[in-house]
Amino acid sequence: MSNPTNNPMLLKITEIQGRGRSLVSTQPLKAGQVILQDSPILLYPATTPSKNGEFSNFCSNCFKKLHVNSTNSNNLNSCPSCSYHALFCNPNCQTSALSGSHSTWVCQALNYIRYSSPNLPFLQDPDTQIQARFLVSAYNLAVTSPSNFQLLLSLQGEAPLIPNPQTQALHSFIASLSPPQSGFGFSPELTAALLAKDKQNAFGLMDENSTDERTVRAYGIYPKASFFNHDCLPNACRFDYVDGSNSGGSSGSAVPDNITSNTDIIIRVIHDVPEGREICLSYFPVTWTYLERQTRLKDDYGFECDCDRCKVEVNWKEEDDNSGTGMEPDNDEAMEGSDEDANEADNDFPHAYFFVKYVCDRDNCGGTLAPLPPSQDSSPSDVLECNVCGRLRKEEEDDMDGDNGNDEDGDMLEE
Ligand SMILES: C[S@@+](CC[C@H](N)C(=O)[O-])C[C@H]1O[C@@H](n2cnc3c(N)ncnc32)[C@H](O)[C@@H]1O
Repeated sequence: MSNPTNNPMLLKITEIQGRGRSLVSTQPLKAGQVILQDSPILLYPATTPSKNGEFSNFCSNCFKKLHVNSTNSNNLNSCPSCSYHALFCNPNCQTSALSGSHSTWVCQALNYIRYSSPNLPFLQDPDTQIQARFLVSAYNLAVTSPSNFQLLLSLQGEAPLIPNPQTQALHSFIASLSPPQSGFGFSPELTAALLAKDKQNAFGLMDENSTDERTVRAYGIYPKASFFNHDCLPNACRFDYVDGSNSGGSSGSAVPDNITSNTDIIIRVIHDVPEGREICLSYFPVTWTYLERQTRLKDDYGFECDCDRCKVEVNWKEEDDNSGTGMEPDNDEAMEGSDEDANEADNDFPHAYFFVKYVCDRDNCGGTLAPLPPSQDSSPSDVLECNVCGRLRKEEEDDMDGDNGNDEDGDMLEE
């Protein structure tokens, strides 16, 4: 198998028993180092314009935020035949989408999903609508880029032998939209396989709305990044810069120079990693409780996590596991107390340091922080970037030496 990363010196694919294909460091990695940059083979919208006549808030090709109002909507580039109200941020996106991701069939199919969902009971669930939009994009990809469709099918994700009723209903719905003929055929089994690939491999590109709530604007399939396994205390995290800044964030300062497209993602290591270590991401916010994590991993990814953090938290009492921060109040207090208390806290909560240093403390964020890339001479950066809200935090020297820190240790560089 060819190396999936664009820096073959840093990572290699290794088969690890019980985990499948895994990415392992081939040399020591420095905190903040970019280990992968990846482009999507498929992007599809997470939301749909909600009211009749309302335009999409995002470019329907690159998902950059559009500031649409009744006075400027006529000046934006639109799809000539679109009642889905797709808009594009520039003529290049328009041209590229009309011959690819927003083909005439996609345009009609998205429009149908949008307007028929109130009348079709099974399509009223927003998650089912997302699956329907994914299937439209995937069956379109089979025609516009057979090699990328093949790549999608090669990703991890097994469908049940017999498609379940929900999949059958989605398949019949897509069949009613007359999908374009491709060399891959069209069957309930293929639909089930596609849904399994999407569930296990899609990355969400986030958006921040006016109430500071973070929602997903689009989902993407990134074939190289799909080889990262999960760990509840990851040693790497993913950044995207869809609007020219970290998603949802106001800063443009941390956008890497070599990013080629606004829909690329990059993966950076959170702290130094020795050679031969598996590199893992967290598939969801690290602030989720043990129960939330195990449930998601079992339901969507089909495995039980026995990472170091889960081995500790499995012994926690239920009431200790419901703070939503991963940090239980008892241990928080213990950390400020005597050495004895601190030792006890270490045993019960050895990952406290990770939470203090690498989890964003902005309200409702829960993003993961990674240092900016090291400088040319490999000196580490003392500025950490949140991969959800985009805030940059300067780390004080003395927080680096394991004192468990507190909020006063870091200066926020921006509001
Ligand atoms: C995005 S893929 C990761 C790459 C995958 N291992 C492969 O072979 O292509 C997600 C799948 O990897 C496996 N996986 C990821 N993290 C795991 C872990 N911590 N333990 C066991 N299996 C894991 C699960 O099968 C999961 O559905």
